[in-house]
Amino acid sequence: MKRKKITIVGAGNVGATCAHWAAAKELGNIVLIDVVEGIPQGKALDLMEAAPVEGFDAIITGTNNYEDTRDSDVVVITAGIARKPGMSRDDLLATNCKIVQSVTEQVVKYSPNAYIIVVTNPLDVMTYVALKTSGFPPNRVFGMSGVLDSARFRTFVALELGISFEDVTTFVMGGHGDDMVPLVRYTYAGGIPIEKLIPAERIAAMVERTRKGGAEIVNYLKTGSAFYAPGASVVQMVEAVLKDKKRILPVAAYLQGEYGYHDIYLGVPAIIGGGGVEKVLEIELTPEEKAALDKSANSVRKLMEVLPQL
Ligand SMILES: NC(=O)C1=CN([C@@H]2O[C@H](COP(=O)(O)OP(=O)(O)OC[C@H]3O[C@@H](n4cnc5c(N)ncnc54)[C@H](O)[C@@H]3O)[C@@H](O)[C@H]2O)C=CC1
Ligand SMILES: O=C([O-])CC(=O)C(=O)O
Repeated sequence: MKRKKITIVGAGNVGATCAHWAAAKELGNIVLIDVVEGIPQGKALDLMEAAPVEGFDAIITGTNNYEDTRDSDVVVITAGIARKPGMSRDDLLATNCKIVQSVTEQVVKYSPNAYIIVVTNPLDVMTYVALKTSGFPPNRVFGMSGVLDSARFRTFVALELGISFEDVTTFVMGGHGDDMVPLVRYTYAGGIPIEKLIPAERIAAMVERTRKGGAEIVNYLKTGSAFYAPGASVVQMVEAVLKDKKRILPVAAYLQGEYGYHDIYLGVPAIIGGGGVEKVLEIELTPEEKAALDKSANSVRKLMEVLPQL
């Protein structure tokens, strides 16, 4: 069977970490592409030279030329600037909008059948920009946010209970911003609702920490933002597509009436498989949960309104 081809645009922290996880999982051959000369080439070669030690087989190519990305099955877009302390993801809008536009044009030219997974922030709006620029159907353009936000919430719950990280399941809905919506009611530890195990005020503190999870890392690092958990989260989505796993994952999906929203990207649970976003799952929400989701959607919508001026 021919190996799959994964292109990662942006060979910075998130891009290189995605390449690392994807190579370790033998998801396919990898092309790392960046505007900076030498960085993708150096990181790709260095990572490939780990193959004999780690025992994975993947050809990893670094390049500045989109010709090398031709006929990719999946393209991950991480190109753009990251925030520093004191900034919000929304402050990245003007710069990253232009980058995502130009990158998407090149991606489409060389890989007209690819699935595009957007990572660049502000995530929901950048995914919208990639959709509109690509002209691809919405099932082939989606964004990574919910897997990461849910992983953070899962981490905090597992630490609180002193149990395996694997045994906590949850999902976070809404935009990838401070008003994202961690769904406590759908959060379980070994199948037990966490509300039966953890006092309400401790849960509220973990919800708040999840919402600010990105900023917590930014404030430690000072020079940029998180990349290990983001890289792993992206690769889980890439794997779901390439192996047609039909995973239920929270992703930024294009909504056309689901949950009452139209023409917007928002984090929702969806079935991710060989057809990309195969189905958005509409679950029942309480009035409080829906109000929180509306608030988050309004934040995304406000940012989208700026797009025509950019
Ligand atoms: N959706 C999410 O949950 C997450 C999103 N992010 C976002 O991902 C983006 C990347 O973050 P990092 O990798 O940490 O930043 P970074 O600065 O380490 O890497 C970004 C790379 O993009 C490259 N680049 C810039 N313009 C380009 C272009 N036109 N074509 C190709 N490459 C280009 C840069 O040269 C740099 O190597 C940021 O916007 C960040 O906010 C980061 C973590 C999680
Ligand atoms: O916080 C940031 O700027 C990067 C990001 O999206 C995250 O780590 O959740």
